[in-house]
Amino acid sequence: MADLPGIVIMGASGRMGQMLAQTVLQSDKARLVGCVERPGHPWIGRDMGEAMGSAPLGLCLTDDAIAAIARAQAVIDFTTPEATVATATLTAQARAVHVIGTTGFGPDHLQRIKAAARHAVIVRAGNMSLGVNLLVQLTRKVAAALDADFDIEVVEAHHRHKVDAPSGTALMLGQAAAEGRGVALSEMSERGRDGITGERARGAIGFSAIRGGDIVGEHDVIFAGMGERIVLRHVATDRAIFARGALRAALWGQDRKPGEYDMLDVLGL
Ligand SMILES: NC(=O)C1=CN([C@@H]2O[C@H](COP(=O)(O)OP(=O)(O)OC[C@H]3O[C@@H](n4cnc5c(N)ncnc54)[C@H](O)[C@@H]3O)[C@@H](O)[C@H]2O)C=CC1
Ligand SMILES: O=C(O)C1=N[C@H](C(=O)O)C[C@H](O)C1
Repeated sequence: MADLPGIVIMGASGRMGQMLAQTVLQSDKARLVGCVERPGHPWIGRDMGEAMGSAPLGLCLTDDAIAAIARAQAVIDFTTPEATVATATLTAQARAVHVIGTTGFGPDHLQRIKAAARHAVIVRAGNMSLGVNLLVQLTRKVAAALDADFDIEVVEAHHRHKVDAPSGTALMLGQAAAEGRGVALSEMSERGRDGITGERARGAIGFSAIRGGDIVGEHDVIFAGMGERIVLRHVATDRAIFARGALRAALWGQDRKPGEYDMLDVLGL
């Protein structure tokens, strides 16, 4: 048991944090060695099991990320961009695998993650599920087969608490579409239409976001042509799919060379 990779969860009280804790606890391939929350969080000092409403685990939530990460072979991090970038420095120092599920990064955050990946294994993906990563590959393939007579639109829907848009998944899908078409997403992306927008630009890749209720995560990639339309769709109904993917990435990352990887690497897609 003590030989199994030790996992620390950042943002342990969150929607994903709790799902991750349960997934690691149920696994016979890893052990939960730390649960970290932000300073001032009301769960700090409480037993993680009790805080989640179940039996005590003998593991208390802490805000001491450095001490927790020192015990870890892998850190699974679904938090915020600022928290994740700070954690990347710590995981690089500790040489622990850093699995990043957080979304909403800006260019500066991404640069800092890239720098940390010179010293540590980082697996980062806006979506850790098998289904979405398959959808990424399908999107790339369909986009490569069609020309700009087919308008590409990425539509995503999430719960009311989500703070970033477009979702990380939508951006992965848009990036795959752009790659399939051989264009730069930064030059073709069209977001936030409102008012008299003018006609759609030929070749644009459009994004729109729906927010409401408890929607776990839904993504459509629409290829709309004249007289026909292809729709590639993924619907997540359970956050366990993301947690399973993240744990798989943490195990896959053990003994890899430092670098920044994604779920396509982990899944061999
Ligand atoms: N890549 C994927 O497959 C998925 C990614 N996500 C992303 O994961 C992130 C988190 O999502 P949720 O769990 O729904 O959010 P959430 O808000 O429920 O959880 C985030 C947690 O991080 C904690 N946190 C913030 N700063 C921290 C710090 N400095 N140290 C430790 N903990 C800190 C917060 O207190 C909170 O408990 C979002 O960016 C979301 O888009 C969510 C689901 C799947
Ligand atoms: O915030 C969420 O909930 C999710 N975020 C990820 C994203 O931004 O795509 C993945 C999933 O869709 C759920």
